[in-house]
Amino acid sequence: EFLPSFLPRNRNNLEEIDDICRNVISDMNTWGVCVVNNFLGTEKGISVLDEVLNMYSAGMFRDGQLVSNKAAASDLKTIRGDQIAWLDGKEKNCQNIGMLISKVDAIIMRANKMYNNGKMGDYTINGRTKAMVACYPGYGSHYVKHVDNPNQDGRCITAIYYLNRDWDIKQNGGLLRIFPEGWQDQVADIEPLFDRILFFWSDRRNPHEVQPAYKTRYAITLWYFDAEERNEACRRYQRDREINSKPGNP
Ligand SMILES: O=C(O)CCC(=O)Nc1cc2ccccc2cn1
Ligand SMILES: [Mn+2]
Repeated sequence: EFLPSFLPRNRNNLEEIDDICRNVISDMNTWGVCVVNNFLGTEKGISVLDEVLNMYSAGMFRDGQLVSNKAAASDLKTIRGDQIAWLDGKEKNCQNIGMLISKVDAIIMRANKMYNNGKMGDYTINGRTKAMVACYPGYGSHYVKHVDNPNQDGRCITAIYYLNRDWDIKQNGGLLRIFPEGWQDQVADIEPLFDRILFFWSDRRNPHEVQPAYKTRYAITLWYFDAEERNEACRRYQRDREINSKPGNP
């Protein structure tokens, strides 16, 4: 259900898309991680940020994962992790978020075509999740080290767009640290800077964590599906449901 990505016809958008695609393809195939700065430009970036801020103040975010810090489990002190909202970008007052999503779609689809006619890595990308808008309230909220897609659920590329203006990593924390497989003990430290987009393989190659943030930290994430892995995951899910729904299975 790949949403049609409308691209304004003036040349420079297509040239720009091609340039970004070349970077994404080479970095993803060399490092499995790719960072692009100034993705939308300041004005458009701010229009996306304003829509997210309006959503947040309209109370559209739901509590994400609870991170109860074990040591203090007795007094049930839980540091609230991220708060999230899922969007397809066609909701009202979200047209700039919709424009961001279309641009990321255009890049991923084009990279898919440019590289090995229709394959990036060995993937054939044919769809994606909705956009997950996440907010880390700034009192030490964090995200524990994890893999986005540890068990072949079909997601192959994670794309994260950051919205945080004047972010000072020393004061504000909130660093994304990726531990890429095969980089030995090297890590990729990504600051969640305004108008920056990050791509990385979603599977076990890229465990990552968000370190405690001390200022409200916003990001928009899209996960892209590999056709084959997604179909297999859906078949497996359907089989499990049938097996579990048979009489005699508790
Ligand atoms: O904001 C960042 O820099 C990355 C945060 C992050 O990894 N978020 C995240 C959020 C998730 C929410 C539900 C299921 C899986 C998830 C995996 N990752
Ligand atoms: Mn993640």
